[in-house]
Amino acid sequence: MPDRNQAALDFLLTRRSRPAKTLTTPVPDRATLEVLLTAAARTPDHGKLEPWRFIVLEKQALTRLAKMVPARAAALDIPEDKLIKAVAQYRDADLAVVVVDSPVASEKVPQIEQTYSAGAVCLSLLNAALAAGWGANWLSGWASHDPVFCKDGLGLGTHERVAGLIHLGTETSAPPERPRPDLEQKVTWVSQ
Ligand SMILES: Cc1cc2nc3c(=O)[nH]c(=O)nc-3n(C[C@H](O)[C@H](O)[C@H](O)COP(=O)(O)O)c2cc1C
Repeated sequence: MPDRNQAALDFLLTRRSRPAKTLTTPVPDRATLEVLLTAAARTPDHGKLEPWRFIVLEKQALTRLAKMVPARAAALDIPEDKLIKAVAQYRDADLAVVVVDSPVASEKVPQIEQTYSAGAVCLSLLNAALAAGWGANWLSGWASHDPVFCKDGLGLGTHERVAGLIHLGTETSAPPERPRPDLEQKVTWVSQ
């Protein structure tokens, strides 16, 4: 049995995202971020297909993407409030990592399992950042699901999708705890 790691367990029992809009500079530098990405890439992956990849969005790239949002909102008939929110998500961010769900042809591993692995990478990156003392938040938003935005803005292939944008930075305030699931509603114990 592995040794008990009480600090890790305490972290997992208390971890809490920091809303992206409350994050500021400084952000992790490349060497610091590489440690977090290394932790994130250490994720269960059936068949060792590595069916995901990272795109690191630095400030200028985020500004460029913010400028792309209004035209896509117009093309998709996105309501004004959602347009404003999406522009702000990119314009006000200093660093974000796109985790790309990038499935690999496999006779053995169903695509859904590869997508689950990409989701697990998102949580691992989020948790690594929080554990390292950074503020971090897993976001999506309508633009991240728009194939045109993904292709023209992020360079995704037609078979790829955004699993999540992990926003990273320095927290300005810690959010209050949010209600957590009632385990009695979520767990079925099967004894025989
Ligand atoms: C796939 C995915 C996409 C999400 N997208 C958004 C989003 O676009 N906007 C938002 O406010 N929260 C979004 N969330 C929720 C937050 O990341 C997070 O669940 C919430 O802030 C509480 O996180 P915590 O349990 O780490 O404290 C998303 C969560 C997931 C798993």
